[in-house]
Amino acid sequence: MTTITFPQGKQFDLVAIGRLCIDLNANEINRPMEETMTFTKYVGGSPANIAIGLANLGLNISFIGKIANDQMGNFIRNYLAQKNIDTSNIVIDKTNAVTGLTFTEIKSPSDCSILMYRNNVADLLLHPVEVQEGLIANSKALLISGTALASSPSREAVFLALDYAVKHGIRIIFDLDYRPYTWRDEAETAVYYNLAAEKCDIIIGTREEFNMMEKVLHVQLDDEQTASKWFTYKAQLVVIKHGGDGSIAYAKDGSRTKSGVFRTSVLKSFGAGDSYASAFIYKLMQGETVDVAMKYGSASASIVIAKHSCSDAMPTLDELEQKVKNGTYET
Ligand SMILES: Nc1ncnc2c1ncn2[C@@H]1O[C@H](COP(=O)(O)OP(=O)(O)O)[C@@H](O)[C@H]1O
Ligand SMILES: O=C(O)C[C@@H](O)[C@H](O)C(=O)COP(=O)(O)O
Repeated sequence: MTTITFPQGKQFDLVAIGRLCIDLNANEINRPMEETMTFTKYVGGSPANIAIGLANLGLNISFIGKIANDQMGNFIRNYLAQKNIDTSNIVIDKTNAVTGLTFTEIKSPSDCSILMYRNNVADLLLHPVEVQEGLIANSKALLISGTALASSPSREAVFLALDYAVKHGIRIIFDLDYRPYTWRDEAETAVYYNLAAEKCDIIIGTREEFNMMEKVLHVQLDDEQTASKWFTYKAQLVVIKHGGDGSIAYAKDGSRTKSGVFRTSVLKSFGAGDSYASAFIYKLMQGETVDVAMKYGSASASIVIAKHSCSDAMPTLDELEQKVKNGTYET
């Protein structure tokens, strides 16, 4: 039964780096974006959602990022502070950059899409000199998201954060979080994703995201081959997600764990990955085995996809325990 160890005696359980954005989720569901008239505003951005999920479960979380110097930026910072997330390394942009927006379209529970407004966004302007080494040194784990690698200077900020994490011996978790928006082309994307993944202990992504990273090398790997490749670098654990079919985790010790899913009444499909990651990481950090962590990840996803928001819908520990106890886990 595989477990992952984390350094102890640190101020923060985890520090996340990357985008802090706004989700505008369609209120009128089961219709295309063209016919959607009203949206509800939530804090969004994959690493923000995961950080919020972890904070809800009771972990001590910090965030490294950059926000716009306006009401949207204030909204994001206030929301995180209200969730007891440390905002001391959330830098305010001084260049009139804006907050990234994600409009969501909910045509049906299984037919959802997102539309991102990502021009001149503050999150991609985080500069390497703004990343506080002390914060990373004082955390058990660093969470990075692939989207922050899309352009400079945020790309270099993430690579420096990775170097600090390696220097201080903390665990590095990479949620691939590939969004084609703001990337120039797939080859460039794959090059930077592969460079970052070489430094990470835990890599979490969908099969499609790993395919994107492998396509540039003109190879097509199956799940086991993908995981084996990363074990030749630093990875201890590679999790490959397959939507409603669950996920598979490969560990460097040779174990392979397949998760089930908690069937639920799906409202929208997005948010599954972020909620899965937060409960999965939480349980790993509690010293639980990979199969237990995957079960809690699946339970968390089933709660969030049944609700309207991603960040606001992240479960409390009590809700999560109830789901695991009373839900139907199909393996
Ligand atoms: N239709 C669904 N019903 C129940 N659980 C789901 C469903 N879709 C996804 N999940 C859960 O969420 C996890 C992550 O979903 P996935 O769609 O693979 O990630 P992402 O949102 O990053 O694309 C899955 O492994 C599964 O546990
Ligand atoms: O990551 C974003 O900027 C958008 C998210 O906040 C959004 O809610 C979403 O798409 C979540 O994605 P998923 O968890 O990978 O399904």
